Amino acid sequence: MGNKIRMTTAQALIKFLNQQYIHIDGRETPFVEGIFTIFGHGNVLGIGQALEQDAGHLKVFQGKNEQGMAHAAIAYAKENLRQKIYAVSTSSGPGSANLVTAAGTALANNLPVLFLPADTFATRQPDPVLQQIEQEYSMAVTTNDALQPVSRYWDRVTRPEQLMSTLIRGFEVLTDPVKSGPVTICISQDVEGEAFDFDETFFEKRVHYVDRLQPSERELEAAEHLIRSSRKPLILVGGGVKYSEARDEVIAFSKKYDIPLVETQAGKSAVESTFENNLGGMGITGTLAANKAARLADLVIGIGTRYTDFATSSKTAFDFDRTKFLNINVSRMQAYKLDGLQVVADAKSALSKLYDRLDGYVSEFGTIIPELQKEWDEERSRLAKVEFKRSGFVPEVKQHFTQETMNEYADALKSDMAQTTALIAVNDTIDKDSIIVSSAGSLPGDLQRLWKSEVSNTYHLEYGYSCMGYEISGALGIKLANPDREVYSIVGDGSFLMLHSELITAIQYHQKINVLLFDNSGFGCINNLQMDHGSGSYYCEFRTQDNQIMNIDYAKVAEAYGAKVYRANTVEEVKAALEDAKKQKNSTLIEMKVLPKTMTDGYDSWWHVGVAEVSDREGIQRAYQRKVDMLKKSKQY
Ligand SMILES: Cc1ncc(C[n+]2csc(CCOP(=O)(O)OP(=O)(O)O)c2C)c(N)n1
Ligand SMILES: O=C1C[C@@H](O)[C@H](O)[C@@H](O)C1=O
Ligand SMILES: [Mg+2]
Repeated sequence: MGNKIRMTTAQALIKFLNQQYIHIDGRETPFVEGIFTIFGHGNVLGIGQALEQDAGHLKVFQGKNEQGMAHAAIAYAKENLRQKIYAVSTSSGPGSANLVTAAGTALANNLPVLFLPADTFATRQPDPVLQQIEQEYSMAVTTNDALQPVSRYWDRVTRPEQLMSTLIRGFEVLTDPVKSGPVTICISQDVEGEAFDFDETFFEKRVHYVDRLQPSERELEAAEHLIRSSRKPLILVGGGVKYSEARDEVIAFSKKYDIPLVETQAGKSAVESTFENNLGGMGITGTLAANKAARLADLVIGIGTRYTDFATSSKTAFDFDRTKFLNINVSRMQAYKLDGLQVVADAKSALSKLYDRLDGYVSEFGTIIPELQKEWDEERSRLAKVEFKRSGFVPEVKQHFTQETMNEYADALKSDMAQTTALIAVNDTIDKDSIIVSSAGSLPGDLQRLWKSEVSNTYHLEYGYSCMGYEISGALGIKLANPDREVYSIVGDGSFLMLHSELITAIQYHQKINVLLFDNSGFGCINNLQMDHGSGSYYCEFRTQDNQIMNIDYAKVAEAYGAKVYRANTVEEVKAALEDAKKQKNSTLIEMKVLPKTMTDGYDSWWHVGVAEVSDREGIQRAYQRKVDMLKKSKQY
């Protein structure tokens, strides 16, 4: 059976990674760009040795935290529209456990990433090896089993020859738009170094063809009929529009039939905010324009969306008695949602085929579209110039903090700046083709409502898992994917504290990122959530034991790492800092102290969260009653 090459499992793995290509729309490109590593005893002598010997074209980066480097890899794949990935190699035990959160992020967002956590010894000779958990009920269980529920494909390699079939399975999953997600291949640390005579054919160039899934005639006919019988259809742009590269088709379709569009967090910026029919973000953190349009709609054309609670305001955003759904999605599972008509197909292909079929049709939205836009533009302009006052100040999030508490924050943080005003100043100042990234806290809401993306694909939100700590690690992955653009990480103080280690990796490898830190000294959005539902302010503000508001010098922290830093507490200072930061070659951090409760709020949406059914507090009782009332108006499934 042909020629054999004798090499270790890890050497074979690295050689194989170098030979994977993806073929989409006639373009053929290498699929694996590189590998992030943190070496420990589980991988340094196996994968580490193989990389040192011959990494091939793979770029190698040393991460600082496994979750952080994995998030960088995930963001890289998202930027590359799932057509290029990084692998992530960790040691066993705690190194691999640190991947669990990131695997959840990749899974919830359908993003491909190859995880290579080391595993305990296949021979079991040294057991318990350092960091082995040693479960009483089974020797076969290791930390890596915790990755099973958060992986799209998971396997354990305990013999060198298993590598061949597992890698072929893994790459089939990684390159499939329907199954796309984290692939976890755990290799026993002794097996990484074991040699085997691999068939030469295993290392031949392998091309993974991704053909666009075409809609059937039946689906097209049904979709045409549904749209023709609708008076006010609305397009909901999901992340699938980006991955399908369907921007032009969405714009053409919307224009021709005068159908307004609204966006999910994942879909935002697939079509520029300046497009004439774009009403912006939809749902819990949506614009008033989008949420009003959703109530008027009698048909929602959901393209590449998972219909998460944030997009549908926990299934209360629409009049479900009247509104129908047409779901265009490569995933059958997603297409089934909200009892929609299923068009299981690639968005670009489906829209271009529908384009000609509706000749003569036009929606009845007409002048409602510019009217809604005008109303929202005025609201945005108001939010751009919020001025704090020492008395009689009414913040966006109302009736939580007294004026006295607001003044206490202004004194402690030495700032009068409102979050919305600072954020819009950033939007107005940075280059239009820069890429912004965010994921958790109150900023995603402000961004979905207020951020104007004037260049396509410049808004990168991880809101499938909304994982604190993705903001800075993600920025590194985005920079690797876009070396010629400025990248801005838009991050709260809570997320910064949770995970910012890859800022150091960015500095180390001269991958310039700009961290825009909005410090309101607390877990602001969760504080809003608890107080909105009748609770007090409980363990969400950053106060010392003697109740003093903490004012942490984050700029000093970043300066110590080697970043160029700025402290900006007025709009003028923010703009000046951003202008100077553009000139820097090194990573930067702009620390902005912003007042709590000055983020956006409301706009005709509702979020279904668990509220205590029994409590002595009137506010909690009211919140519970509101939940009961809202659930009566919601769709049950
Ligand atoms: C890893 C992780 N843990 C917990 C949460 C829950 N959570 C969401 S936002 C948030 C607080 C965010 O604080 P900060 O970054 O300061 O943003 P702010 O809301 O103050 O703007 C928390 C704890 C989360 N999303 N991710
Ligand atoms: O619980 C949460 C509330 C959201 O407002 C926030 O953006 C998100 O990060 C979260 O986890
Ligand atoms: Mg905060």
